[in-house]
Amino acid sequence: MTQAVIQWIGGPVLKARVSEPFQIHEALAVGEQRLLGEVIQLSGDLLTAQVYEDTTGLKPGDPVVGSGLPLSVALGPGILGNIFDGLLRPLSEASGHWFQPGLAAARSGQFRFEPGVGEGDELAGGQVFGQVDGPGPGRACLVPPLLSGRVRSIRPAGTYAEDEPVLEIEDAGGRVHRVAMQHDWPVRRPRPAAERLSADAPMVTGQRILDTLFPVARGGRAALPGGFGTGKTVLQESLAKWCDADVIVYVGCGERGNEMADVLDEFPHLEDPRTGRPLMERTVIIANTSNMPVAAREASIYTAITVAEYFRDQGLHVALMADSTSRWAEALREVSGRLGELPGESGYPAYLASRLADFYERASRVKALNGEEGSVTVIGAVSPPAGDFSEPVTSHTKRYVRSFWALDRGRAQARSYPAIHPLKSYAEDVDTLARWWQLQGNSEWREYRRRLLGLLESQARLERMARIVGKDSLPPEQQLTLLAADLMNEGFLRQSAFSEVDRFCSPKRQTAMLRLMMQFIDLAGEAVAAGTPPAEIAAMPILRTLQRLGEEFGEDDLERQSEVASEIGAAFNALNDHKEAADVG
Ligand SMILES: Nc1ncnc2c1ncn2[C@@H]1O[C@H](COP(=O)(O)OP(=O)(O)OP(=O)(O)O)[C@@H](O)[C@H]1O
Repeated sequence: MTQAVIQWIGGPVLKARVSEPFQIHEALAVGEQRLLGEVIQLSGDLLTAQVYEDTTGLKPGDPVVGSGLPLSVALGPGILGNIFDGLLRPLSEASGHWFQPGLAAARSGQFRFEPGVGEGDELAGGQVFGQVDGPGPGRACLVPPLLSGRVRSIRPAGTYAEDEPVLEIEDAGGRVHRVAMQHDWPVRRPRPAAERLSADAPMVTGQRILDTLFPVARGGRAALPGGFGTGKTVLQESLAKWCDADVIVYVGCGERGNEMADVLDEFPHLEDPRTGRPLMERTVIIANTSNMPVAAREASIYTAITVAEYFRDQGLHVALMADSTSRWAEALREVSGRLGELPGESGYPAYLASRLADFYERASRVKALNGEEGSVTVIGAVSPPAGDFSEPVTSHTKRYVRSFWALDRGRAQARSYPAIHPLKSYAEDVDTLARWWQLQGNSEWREYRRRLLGLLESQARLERMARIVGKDSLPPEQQLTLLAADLMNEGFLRQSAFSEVDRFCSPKRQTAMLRLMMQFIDLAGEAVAAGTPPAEIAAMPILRTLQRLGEEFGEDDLERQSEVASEIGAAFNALNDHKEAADVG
């Protein structure tokens, strides 16, 4: 083991003089207390390290010992359903501390193991060699990705500790490796896969404004920027509950300590709507509050994405939510400041952009080493100060995501939730995802989407004009455009996370709703062209039905909802008959 001696300490960072070689990103035991640290720079005979625990009490002259290994986390069956710190150490609520010091990942869970291979079998990295019992998905035991060879021995079915060897593999060179249900993987290195696959399907969120207007692909990446109180937390919780991912990884980079505590209190009580069981059974929470050492916050998003890749490699679809990447960037800024690095925009280090890229590029849809298909979809919340999207974290994030869900204060104040602004948001995989919608029986999806966005753009333009000339002075077609846009906002885009009926909307129901809205708008256009005043359209009772479609017709009412199409037809027939009679009169 290599040794160094501390020369200087500044908060979470230190410099130490080395007499033997260290590696960049090597894990360290720092000081007599053996605090966990990581080499972040090497220059001549000086190493710079960040320390993931409270450095109070450390002093120059204290020893630093290298582990010879990169900073890693232990990936195994004990992860799912639990809450960890930024380095995947269990958080103990009982101790009164969220943060438990110690170098080792102190997980000592026992699991019932069922072997899936036999002596003499050839195994490659990433293959499944057994299963553990337990609720939820993600129960496969994987051969570490870089190991392959012949099974020399495997333990019989039974209960073992997660870190106890249950398998012996002899590699091609005759070396024997002892493998446990869990294995270590360096957090800053993406886990390998057999093949990276391109986007082909959306991650269905059940939120109309996302699935219909701004979808994110499975294995894609989305940003959720929003100022204080615009609905980030509620939306992330809705996504966690309703999106069609198998596993949820939630990384909370502390806003204030009590907010993270809210998440920690709330999540364990959420019910999984698919199974009626606790949502935690398929969730992993990585929690960093602002009272934890800042360096652990920096590492936590890499830990989270490593965990997500581990489940992806079991053939699962994972949604990773990072809340909020702005706090993570602040940790980067603080560590950089301590090191005396030249500050860039708003004091962030110049490498902010490349670090964000490293994170988002690990979103992926892959054929795993064992041939299974899995994905990691990343959703990064951003909290721009004063809601200013031109600040560095938001603007750099924009470069790496393919879906941008801009939360808007105005819409939040109007209680038009989810408060995503349709004209400030975008999605880049629409052409690819149109094929998926077609397979769901909605070949008009792209056209509907184009029309809906066009309508909302016209609304913004016409509202500006109406403020000058007055709404009633606009030509009838333009008044109708405003009415149609209002209907889409009210009846389609608005969706309460707290409504029993409407908090989730399946693609099928979204399609049905969209068809009815478009049918109404088309018939209203014809009526106005034939001389019906827009005020008469606005007074039609069927319009009220459409405005409340989401709330009134749930997932089980699709048949009843299809009757609304005939009601719309009948309402316009009546309107036309009435008009003809009046014209004749
Ligand atoms: N999708 C939604 N449906 C219904 N109400 C919502 C929705 N989103 C937000 N709200 C309302 O807005 C309030 C604030 O939302 P939330 O706490 O998610 O904001 P935030 O952006 O996370 O705030 P912070 O900046 O403090 O993290 C909620 O308490 C709720 O009343």
